[in-house]
Amino acid sequence: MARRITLYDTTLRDGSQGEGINFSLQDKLLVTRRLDELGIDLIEGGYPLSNPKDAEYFRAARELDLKHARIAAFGMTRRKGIDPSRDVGLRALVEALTPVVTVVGKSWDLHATEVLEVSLEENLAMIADSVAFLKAAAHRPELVYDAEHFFDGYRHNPDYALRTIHAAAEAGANWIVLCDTNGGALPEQVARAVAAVRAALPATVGLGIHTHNDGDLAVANTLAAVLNGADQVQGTINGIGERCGNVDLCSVIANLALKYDGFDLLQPGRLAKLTEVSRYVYEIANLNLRNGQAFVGPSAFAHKGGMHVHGVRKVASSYEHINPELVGNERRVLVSELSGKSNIAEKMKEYRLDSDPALMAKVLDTVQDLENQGWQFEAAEASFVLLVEKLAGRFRPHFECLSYRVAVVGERGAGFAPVTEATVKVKVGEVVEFTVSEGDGPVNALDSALRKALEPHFPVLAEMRLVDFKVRVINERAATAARVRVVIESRDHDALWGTIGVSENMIDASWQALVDAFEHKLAKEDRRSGLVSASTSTSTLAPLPARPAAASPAVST
Ligand SMILES: CC(=O)SCCNC(=O)CCNC(=O)[C@H](O)C(C)(C)COP(=O)(O)OP(=O)(O)OC[C@H]1O[C@@H](n2cnc3c(N)ncnc32)[C@H](O)[C@@H]1OP(=O)(O)O
Ligand SMILES: CC(=O)C(=O)O
Repeated sequence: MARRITLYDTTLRDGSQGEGINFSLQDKLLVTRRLDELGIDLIEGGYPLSNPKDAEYFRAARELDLKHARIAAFGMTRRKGIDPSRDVGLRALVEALTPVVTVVGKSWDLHATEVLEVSLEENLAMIADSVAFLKAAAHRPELVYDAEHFFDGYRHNPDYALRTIHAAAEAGANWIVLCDTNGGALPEQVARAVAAVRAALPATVGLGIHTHNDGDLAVANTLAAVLNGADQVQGTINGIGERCGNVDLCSVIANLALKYDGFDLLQPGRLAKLTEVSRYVYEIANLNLRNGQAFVGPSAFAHKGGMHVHGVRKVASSYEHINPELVGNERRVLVSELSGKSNIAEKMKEYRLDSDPALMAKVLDTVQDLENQGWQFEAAEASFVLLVEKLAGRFRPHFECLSYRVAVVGERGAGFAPVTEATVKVKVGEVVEFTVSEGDGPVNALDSALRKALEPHFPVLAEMRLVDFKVRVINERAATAARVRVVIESRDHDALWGTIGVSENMIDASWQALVDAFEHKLAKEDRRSGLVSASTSTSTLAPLPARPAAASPAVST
């Protein structure tokens, strides 16, 4: 029979101890809902003694109507020398009224004597008194005892480390969770210690593992613990947490579910929500995605090397350890100078472009040549698609760029605040539009002037906006003649796309990327409205009604 593993998420408590992370009350409640939907069993929502927001969280979480998860409140054992009933931390834990209470105590003798400055006996009493006090609370919470620094303690003084957890178990703890608080343990140390503790504890007491990633071994240590008897896994989504973070629950869940037989974790269908939950937590925590994050990262199944794409197109498992869809992720093929025909073929298939071998060879040559000059299509797939259309001789621009000009305008003196002014002249059909706009900077001003010129002809452009803008000097050593690469990210209600421009002049590079961004949106709209066919082969892409000739970029067809 499958062994049940209890998933304990501490994103909202230990995760919030990560540098730069600060969840609002609303954030915490939103994340709680998502964790519940994923199927997490226990959610450690915060530390009620620590701050009013965390205390309020436990009141608000009671209204959430969670379907599966139970909420845990976190705190530490009583302070030295006082009765538990007078300890404000323990009282706050009781007042949180959560079905689960987690209390952390010292298992390393050094921490008792040197950090808390108590005798070893007083530390044992602090653990036992606190657990017994919390277990006796009127709402009878389930009690998790987190044995802080257990593995360091077990290495230095195993007898004492074991006495601390026996004190907690005998006082009524339902779970003993062994913590690698400093994150420096090795898998074989964890395996040995967990096996010894499992053998020493009564079977009625559950055993858990809580690891940190300071030695980059948190996942390996967690798996070692599970294989040696731990039935509860504590961690955070995306591994956020103090210093190098906690164990990444996404990796632990995916490994336990997909690499081993015999663990019962999430309900059927929930594993495919993993990537979505990971991205959601990044969004709420206001953190950038970690591209190379295992299982759920955007690059986890991104293939760049030509030989790899060649293999994956034939047999996905030739370069993928799992099917990305199992964890809700997706395969991506990148186009770059390292591409072979297979990358180009795959990309063209993805965008339903012509798969004619002669065209593919031409696309590959051009991409390699342009990348050599500083272009980079990985983050600019919309420009790649336009490039293919140009090389196929099918590109019909929606507008012709006649000229543009950018000036910084301002008066010196007190309160000097320069404004950037852009003038744009474009031709749409037979109509010449000449517009001027101000902006915070050149890209903003050009975007605004171009919009002013084009929106009367293409109202759909009002749906799109620029969301990111990156400039990179390509060959810094060329000093003023250095080329710059500008990548612009744009979005509308259902898509995000990247475009690129390269020039010795930053404004010109920005202009190229901007024009591609607008062209991409217009082409997308043409496909949506059936102006051009969206069928598989672009040989079936009907040419657009006659429009002026292409103005940029200069790609020979
Ligand atoms: C491994 C972990 O992640 S444990 C959780 C760590 N997380 C946090 O610290 C975040 C939340 N913490 C806080 O908000 C604050 O530190 C509080 C409210 C808990 C305590 O704040 P303060 O009373 O100002 O104390 P401060 O943070 O300076 O020091 C910790 C105190 O707790 C005591 N303490 C630490 N661990 C324990 C423990 N396991 N049992 C009993 N007392 C403990 C220390 O001896 C010290 O007490 P002292 O001031 O009497 O010497
Ligand atoms: C309890 C905890 O967060 C730790 O020991 O790391």
